[in-house]
Amino acid sequence: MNDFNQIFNIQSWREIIQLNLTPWRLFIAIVDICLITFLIYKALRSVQGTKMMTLVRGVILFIMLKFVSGWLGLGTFEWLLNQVITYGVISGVIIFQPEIRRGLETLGRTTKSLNFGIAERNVKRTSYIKAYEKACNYMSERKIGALIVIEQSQTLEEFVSTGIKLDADITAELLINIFIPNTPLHDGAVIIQGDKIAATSAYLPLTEDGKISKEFGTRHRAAIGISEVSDAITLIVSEETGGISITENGNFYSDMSKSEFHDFMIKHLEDNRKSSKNHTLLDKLLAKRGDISEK
Ligand SMILES: Nc1ncnc2c1ncn2[C@@H]1O[C@H](COP(=O)(O)OP(=O)(O)OP(=O)(O)O)[C@@H](O)[C@H]1O
Repeated sequence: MNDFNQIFNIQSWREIIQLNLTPWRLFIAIVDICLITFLIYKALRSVQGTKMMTLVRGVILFIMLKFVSGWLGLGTFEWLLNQVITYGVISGVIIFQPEIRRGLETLGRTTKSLNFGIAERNVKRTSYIKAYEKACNYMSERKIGALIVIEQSQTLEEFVSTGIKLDADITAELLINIFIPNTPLHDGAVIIQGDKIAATSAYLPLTEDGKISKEFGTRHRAAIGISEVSDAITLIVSEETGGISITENGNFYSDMSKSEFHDFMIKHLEDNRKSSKNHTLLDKLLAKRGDISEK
Protein backbone atom coordinates (compact mmCIF):
# COMPACT_ATOMS: atom_id res chain seq x y z
CA MET A 1 0.00 0.00 0.00
CA ASN A 2 1.48 3.40 -0.94
CA ASP A 3 1.51 6.49 1.32
CA PHE A 4 -1.54 7.95 -0.41
CA ASN A 5 -3.63 4.86 0.28
CA GLN A 6 -2.28 4.65 3.81
CA ILE A 7 -3.38 8.20 4.56
CA PHE A 8 -6.87 7.58 3.19
CA ASN A 9 -7.24 4.38 5.18
CA ILE A 10 -6.50 5.90 8.54
CA GLN A 11 -9.33 6.29 11.03
CA SER A 12 -7.85 9.14 13.06
CA TRP A 13 -4.89 11.49 13.01
CA ARG A 14 -3.41 9.47 15.90
CA GLU A 15 -2.87 6.70 13.37
CA ILE A 16 -0.68 8.99 11.27
CA ILE A 17 1.80 8.98 14.08
CA GLN A 18 1.52 5.19 14.31
CA LEU A 19 2.26 4.92 10.57
CA ASN A 20 5.71 6.26 11.36
CA LEU A 21 5.83 8.34 8.19
CA THR A 22 9.12 10.10 7.80
CA PRO A 23 8.79 13.84 6.98
CA TRP A 24 9.99 13.07 3.45
CA ARG A 25 7.34 10.35 2.88
CA LEU A 26 4.67 12.62 4.35
CA PHE A 27 5.79 15.39 1.99
CA ILE A 28 5.63 12.99 -0.99
CA ALA A 29 2.12 11.88 0.07
CA ILE A 30 0.97 15.52 0.25
CA VAL A 31 2.47 16.22 -3.20
CA ASP A 32 0.65 13.11 -4.42
CA ILE A 33 -2.69 14.38 -3.09
CA CYS A 34 -2.11 17.89 -4.50
CA LEU A 35 -1.28 16.42 -7.91
CA ILE A 36 -4.48 14.34 -7.99
CA THR A 37 -6.54 17.35 -6.81
CA PHE A 38 -4.97 19.52 -9.52
CA LEU A 39 -5.65 16.92 -12.24
CA ILE A 40 -9.29 16.52 -11.16
CA TYR A 41 -9.68 20.32 -11.06
CA LYS A 42 -8.15 20.71 -14.55
CA ALA A 43 -10.31 17.90 -15.94
CA LEU A 44 -13.49 19.44 -14.48
CA ARG A 45 -12.51 22.91 -15.74
CA SER A 46 -11.97 21.60 -19.26
CA VAL A 47 -15.43 19.98 -19.40
CA GLN A 48 -17.24 22.78 -17.55
CA GLY A 49 -20.16 24.09 -19.60
CA THR A 50 -19.89 21.27 -22.16
CA LYS A 51 -22.06 18.21 -22.68
CA MET A 52 -19.32 16.13 -21.03
CA MET A 53 -20.19 17.79 -17.70
CA THR A 54 -23.55 15.96 -17.67
CA LEU A 55 -21.69 12.68 -18.09
CA VAL A 56 -19.22 13.58 -15.32
CA ARG A 57 -22.16 14.33 -12.98
CA GLY A 58 -23.67 10.93 -13.86
CA VAL A 59 -20.37 9.14 -13.18
CA ILE A 60 -19.98 10.89 -9.78
CA LEU A 61 -23.55 9.88 -8.89
CA PHE A 62 -22.86 6.23 -9.83
CA ILE A 63 -19.64 6.15 -7.80
CA MET A 64 -21.43 7.63 -4.77
CA LEU A 65 -24.28 5.10 -5.14
CA LYS A 66 -21.70 2.31 -5.36
CA PHE A 67 -20.09 3.38 -2.08
CA VAL A 68 -23.44 3.76 -0.32
CA SER A 69 -24.71 0.37 -1.54
CA GLY A 70 -21.40 -1.26 -0.47
CA TRP A 71 -21.68 0.37 2.93
CA LEU A 72 -25.31 -0.78 3.35
CA GLY A 73 -24.44 -4.25 2.06
CA LEU A 74 -26.80 -4.15 -0.95
CA GLY A 75 -24.87 -6.87 -2.80
CA THR A 76 -27.00 -7.24 -5.95
CA PHE A 77 -27.43 -3.50 -6.41
CA GLU A 78 -23.68 -3.01 -6.01
CA TRP A 79 -22.99 -5.77 -8.58
CA LEU A 80 -25.37 -4.07 -11.03
CA LEU A 81 -23.67 -0.71 -10.50
CA ASN A 82 -20.26 -2.35 -11.04
CA GLN A 83 -21.46 -3.67 -14.42
CA VAL A 84 -22.82 -0.26 -15.42
CA ILE A 85 -19.58 1.47 -14.37
CA THR A 86 -17.34 -1.07 -16.20
CA TYR A 87 -19.28 -1.01 -19.48
CA GLY A 88 -20.07 2.69 -19.04
CA VAL A 89 -16.37 3.55 -19.01
CA ILE A 90 -15.78 1.57 -22.24
CA SER A 91 -18.80 3.15 -23.97
CA GLY A 92 -17.81 6.59 -22.62
CA VAL A 93 -14.35 6.32 -24.19
CA ILE A 94 -15.91 5.40 -27.55
CA ILE A 95 -18.71 7.98 -27.46
CA PHE A 96 -16.55 10.83 -26.17
CA GLN A 97 -13.45 10.01 -28.20
CA PRO A 98 -13.41 13.49 -29.88
CA GLU A 99 -13.72 15.27 -26.51
CA ILE A 100 -11.02 13.09 -24.91
CA ARG A 101 -8.69 13.76 -27.84
CA ARG A 102 -9.44 17.47 -27.55
CA GLY A 103 -8.67 17.38 -23.82
CA LEU A 104 -5.33 15.66 -24.38
CA GLU A 105 -4.44 18.11 -27.14
CA THR A 106 -5.31 20.99 -24.81
CA LEU A 107 -2.99 19.53 -22.17
CA GLY A 108 -0.21 19.38 -24.76
CA ARG A 109 -0.89 22.94 -25.81
CA THR A 110 -0.87 24.19 -22.18
CA THR A 111 2.59 22.73 -21.72
CA LYS A 112 3.72 24.25 -25.00
CA SER A 113 2.42 27.68 -24.00
CA LEU A 114 4.69 27.79 -20.94
CA ASN A 115 7.43 29.14 -23.16
CA PHE A 116 8.92 32.51 -23.90
CA GLY A 117 7.66 35.00 -26.43
CA ILE A 118 4.42 35.85 -24.59
CA ALA A 119 4.97 39.57 -25.12
CA GLU A 120 5.35 39.10 -28.84
CA ARG A 121 2.11 37.11 -28.93
CA ASN A 122 0.26 39.87 -27.08
CA VAL A 123 1.45 42.49 -29.57
CA LYS A 124 0.29 40.24 -32.42
CA ARG A 125 -3.04 39.65 -30.68
CA THR A 126 -3.72 43.40 -30.74
CA SER A 127 -3.30 43.44 -34.50
CA TYR A 128 -5.60 40.41 -34.89
CA ILE A 129 -8.31 42.10 -32.87
CA LYS A 130 -8.02 45.12 -35.12
CA ALA A 131 -8.36 42.79 -38.11
CA TYR A 132 -11.51 41.12 -36.69
CA GLU A 133 -13.06 44.50 -35.91
CA LYS A 134 -12.21 45.98 -39.30
CA ALA A 135 -13.52 42.92 -41.16
CA CYS A 136 -16.74 42.60 -39.10
CA ASN A 137 -17.56 46.30 -39.32
CA TYR A 138 -16.93 46.29 -43.08
CA MET A 139 -19.14 43.21 -43.58
CA SER A 140 -21.79 44.53 -41.19
CA GLU A 141 -22.16 47.78 -43.19
CA ARG A 142 -22.55 45.79 -46.43
CA LYS A 143 -24.65 42.94 -44.93
CA ILE A 144 -22.15 40.25 -45.81
CA GLY A 145 -22.85 37.17 -43.65
CA ALA A 146 -19.84 35.88 -41.69
CA LEU A 147 -18.98 33.32 -39.04
CA ILE A 148 -15.52 33.49 -37.43
CA VAL A 149 -14.56 31.07 -34.67
CA ILE A 150 -11.51 32.00 -32.58
CA GLU A 151 -9.97 29.04 -30.79
CA GLN A 152 -9.09 29.52 -27.12
CA SER A 153 -7.64 26.84 -24.83
CA GLN A 154 -9.69 23.93 -26.19
CA THR A 155 -8.66 22.71 -29.60
CA LEU A 156 -11.00 23.01 -32.60
CA GLU A 157 -9.03 20.51 -34.69
CA GLU A 158 -12.09 18.31 -35.06
CA PHE A 159 -14.00 21.17 -36.73
CA VAL A 160 -11.04 22.35 -38.81
CA SER A 161 -11.06 18.94 -40.46
CA THR A 162 -14.65 19.51 -41.71
CA GLY A 163 -13.57 22.55 -43.72
CA ILE A 164 -10.95 23.60 -46.24
CA LYS A 165 -7.52 24.04 -44.65
CA LEU A 166 -5.92 27.41 -45.25
CA ASP A 167 -3.11 28.17 -42.76
CA ALA A 168 -3.01 31.83 -43.75
CA ASP A 169 -2.05 34.98 -41.82
CA ILE A 170 -4.93 36.80 -40.13
CA THR A 171 -5.79 39.97 -42.04
CA ALA A 172 -9.05 41.90 -42.36
CA GLU A 173 -8.75 41.82 -46.14
CA LEU A 174 -8.54 38.03 -46.32
CA LEU A 175 -11.43 37.58 -43.83
CA ILE A 176 -13.62 39.91 -45.92
CA ASN A 177 -12.63 38.16 -49.13
CA ILE A 178 -13.52 34.74 -47.75
CA PHE A 179 -17.10 35.78 -46.97
CA ILE A 180 -17.89 37.58 -50.25
CA PRO A 181 -21.15 35.88 -51.38
CA ASN A 182 -21.11 33.32 -54.16
CA THR A 183 -17.40 32.63 -53.87
CA PRO A 184 -16.21 29.06 -53.24
CA LEU A 185 -15.14 29.57 -49.60
CA HIS A 186 -17.90 31.82 -48.26
CA ASP A 187 -20.20 29.09 -46.90
CA GLY A 188 -19.64 27.80 -43.36
CA ALA A 189 -17.25 29.04 -40.69
CA VAL A 190 -13.72 30.39 -40.63
CA ILE A 191 -11.65 28.89 -37.81
CA ILE A 192 -8.76 30.80 -36.28
CA GLN A 193 -6.10 28.80 -34.47
CA GLY A 194 -3.30 30.76 -32.84
CA ASP A 195 -2.04 33.31 -35.33
CA LYS A 196 -3.46 31.60 -38.42
CA ILE A 197 -6.72 31.34 -40.30
CA ALA A 198 -6.68 27.56 -40.07
CA ALA A 199 -9.72 26.74 -42.20
CA THR A 200 -12.74 28.08 -44.03
CA SER A 201 -16.09 26.49 -44.88
CA ALA A 202 -16.01 24.52 -41.64
CA TYR A 203 -19.14 22.86 -40.35
CA LEU A 204 -20.09 23.57 -36.72
CA PRO A 205 -22.56 21.73 -34.47
CA LEU A 206 -25.94 23.47 -34.21
CA THR A 207 -27.31 24.26 -30.78
CA GLU A 208 -30.30 22.26 -29.66
CA ASP A 209 -31.41 25.00 -27.28
CA GLY A 210 -35.12 25.53 -27.94
CA LYS A 211 -35.09 28.93 -26.20
CA ILE A 212 -33.21 30.64 -29.04
CA SER A 213 -35.51 33.00 -30.94
CA LYS A 214 -36.74 31.73 -34.32
CA GLU A 215 -35.41 34.93 -35.95
CA PHE A 216 -31.91 33.46 -35.66
CA GLY A 217 -31.17 30.90 -38.34
CA THR A 218 -28.50 28.28 -38.71
CA ARG A 219 -25.51 30.66 -38.81
CA HIS A 220 -26.32 31.93 -35.32
CA ARG A 221 -27.30 28.44 -34.11
CA ALA A 222 -23.96 27.09 -35.30
CA ALA A 223 -22.15 29.88 -33.39
CA ILE A 224 -24.06 29.07 -30.20
CA GLY A 225 -23.50 25.34 -30.82
CA ILE A 226 -19.70 25.67 -30.97
CA SER A 227 -19.71 27.81 -27.81
CA GLU A 228 -21.53 24.98 -25.98
CA VAL A 229 -18.93 22.36 -26.83
CA SER A 230 -15.77 24.48 -26.61
CA ASP A 231 -14.44 27.69 -25.07
CA ALA A 232 -14.04 29.35 -28.49
CA ILE A 233 -15.17 32.92 -29.10
CA THR A 234 -17.31 33.24 -32.23
CA LEU A 235 -18.08 36.38 -34.19
CA ILE A 236 -21.20 36.46 -36.35
CA VAL A 237 -22.26 39.03 -38.93
CA SER A 238 -25.87 38.65 -40.02
CA GLU A 239 -26.50 38.65 -43.74
CA GLU A 240 -30.09 39.76 -43.12
CA THR A 241 -29.60 42.65 -40.71
CA GLY A 242 -25.85 43.32 -40.74
CA GLY A 243 -25.94 42.90 -36.92
CA ILE A 244 -22.79 41.74 -35.17
CA SER A 245 -23.14 39.09 -32.45
CA ILE A 246 -20.72 37.09 -30.33
CA THR A 247 -21.01 33.72 -28.64
CA GLU A 248 -18.77 32.56 -25.82
CA ASN A 249 -19.17 29.68 -23.34
CA GLY A 250 -22.84 29.18 -24.28
CA ASN A 251 -23.60 32.93 -23.94
CA PHE A 252 -25.07 34.77 -26.90
CA TYR A 253 -24.52 38.52 -27.17
CA SER A 254 -26.72 39.56 -30.08
CA ASP A 255 -26.75 42.72 -32.17
CA MET A 256 -23.90 44.46 -30.42
CA SER A 257 -23.10 48.09 -31.10
CA LYS A 258 -19.65 48.89 -32.51
CA SER A 259 -18.47 50.07 -29.10
CA GLU A 260 -19.85 46.99 -27.29
CA PHE A 261 -18.11 44.81 -29.85
CA HIS A 262 -14.87 46.76 -29.42
CA ASP A 263 -15.08 46.57 -25.61
CA PHE A 264 -15.72 42.82 -25.70
CA MET A 265 -12.69 42.28 -27.92
CA ILE A 266 -10.45 44.47 -25.78
CA LYS A 267 -11.63 42.77 -22.60
CA HIS A 268 -10.87 39.45 -24.19
CA LEU A 269 -7.39 40.71 -25.10
CA GLU A 270 -6.81 42.13 -21.62
CA ASP A 271 -7.89 38.88 -19.96
CA ASN A 272 -5.25 37.09 -21.96
CA ARG A 273 -2.71 39.69 -21.01
CA LYS A 274 -3.53 39.47 -17.31
CA SER A 275 -2.87 35.77 -17.30
CA SER A 276 0.44 36.14 -19.07
CA LYS A 277 1.54 39.55 -17.81
CA ASN A 278 5.17 39.99 -16.79
CA HIS A 279 6.08 36.38 -17.34
CA THR A 280 9.27 37.26 -19.08
CA LEU A 281 11.89 39.97 -19.03
CA LEU A 282 10.88 40.68 -22.63
CA ASP A 283 7.31 41.39 -21.45
CA LYS A 284 8.55 43.97 -18.96
CA LEU A 285 10.83 45.64 -21.49
CA LEU A 286 8.10 45.82 -24.13
CA ALA A 287 5.59 47.12 -21.58
CA LYS A 288 8.03 49.90 -20.64
CA ARG A 289 8.57 50.76 -24.29
CA GLY A 290 4.80 51.04 -24.65
CA ASP A 291 4.58 48.28 -27.24
CA ILE A 292 2.04 46.69 -24.91
CA SER A 293 -0.27 49.48 -23.89
CA GLU A 294 -1.58 48.89 -20.39
CA LYS A 295 -5.24 49.83 -20.21
N1 LIG B 1 -23.62 24.15 -39.12
C1 LIG B 1 -23.07 25.19 -39.72
N2 LIG B 1 -21.75 25.40 -39.64
C2 LIG B 1 -21.19 26.47 -40.23
N3 LIG B 1 -21.86 27.37 -40.94
C3 LIG B 1 -23.17 27.22 -41.07
C4 LIG B 1 -23.85 26.12 -40.47
N4 LIG B 1 -25.15 26.22 -40.76
C5 LIG B 1 -25.29 27.34 -41.52
N5 LIG B 1 -24.11 27.94 -41.70
C6 LIG B 1 -23.85 29.18 -42.46
O1 LIG B 1 -24.97 29.99 -42.31
C7 LIG B 1 -25.54 30.28 -43.57
C8 LIG B 1 -27.04 30.25 -43.50
O2 LIG B 1 -27.42 31.20 -42.61
P1 LIG B 1 -28.94 31.40 -42.20
O3 LIG B 1 -29.53 32.46 -43.06
O4 LIG B 1 -29.64 30.11 -42.08
O5 LIG B 1 -28.66 31.85 -40.73
P2 LIG B 1 -29.05 33.15 -39.91
O6 LIG B 1 -28.65 32.81 -38.51
O7 LIG B 1 -30.45 33.56 -40.19
O8 LIG B 1 -28.02 34.23 -40.44
P3 LIG B 1 -28.28 35.54 -41.29
O9 LIG B 1 -28.82 36.55 -40.32
O10 LIG B 1 -26.92 35.87 -41.78
O11 LIG B 1 -29.24 35.19 -42.40
C9 LIG B 1 -25.05 29.19 -44.49
O12 LIG B 1 -24.97 29.67 -45.82
C10 LIG B 1 -23.69 28.86 -43.92
O13 LIG B 1 -22.72 29.74 -44.46
